[in-house]
Amino acid sequence: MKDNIYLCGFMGCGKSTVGRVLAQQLHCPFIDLDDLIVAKMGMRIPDIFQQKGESFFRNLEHFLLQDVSRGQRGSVIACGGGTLVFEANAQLAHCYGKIVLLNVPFSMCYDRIHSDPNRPIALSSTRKELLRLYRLRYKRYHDHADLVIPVLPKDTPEQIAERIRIE
Ligand SMILES: Nc1ncnc2c1ncn2[C@@H]1O[C@H](COP(=O)(O)OP(=O)(O)O)[C@@H](O)[C@H]1O
Ligand SMILES: O=C(O)C1=C[C@@H](OP(=O)(O)O)[C@@H](O)[C@H](O)C1
Ligand SMILES: [Mg+2]
Repeated sequence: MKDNIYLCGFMGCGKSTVGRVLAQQLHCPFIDLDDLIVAKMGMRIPDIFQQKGESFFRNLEHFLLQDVSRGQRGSVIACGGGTLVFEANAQLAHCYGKIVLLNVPFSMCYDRIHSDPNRPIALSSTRKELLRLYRLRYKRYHDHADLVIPVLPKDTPEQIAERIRIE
């Protein structure tokens, strides 16, 4: 596998979980962009948002996506939920691989994220605000995705990863 696989979708859709399993199945490296950000800063994501601001986070996210895309071939990369909303990031991902969208209903994402202290955007938003963000973002994700994988509540990470592999 020469190209990278960039997993995309709303917070809580399973990018990090499915990405890890997919990389195991493919015997290839797995990179979680959020983990890279945390390692680079030595800070948790909520602290980066609070102390440095979201635009600082977005700049670092872009820089690290660029760095990892240029340095890695044939890897599975779990993006953050905001990464592929930005045109420059989507262009980078297209240049170095394929974008795979996990199409997960809002209620499933919401149930997983609404009380998670590690997701500052989810924590500071109401359900209605998150639904609005979900709708806006899925339009962008769909514009950029090379492959869309519909996910149902009963689907295990292994089954989702398997489906990505055979597509
Ligand atoms: N297919 C799945 N079935 C059950 N739970 C899942 C599945 N995918 C993810 N999860 C759970 O949902 C939560 C969010 O998943 P995560 O991979 O962190 O999403 P993302 O990286 O897209 O924000 C985690 O607690 C994870 O264990
Ligand atoms: O949707 C977003 O803007 C974000 C999603 C998070 O990643 P997950 O989608 O893995 O939760 C993380 O990058 C940060 O909290 C911002
Ligand atoms: Mg994640």
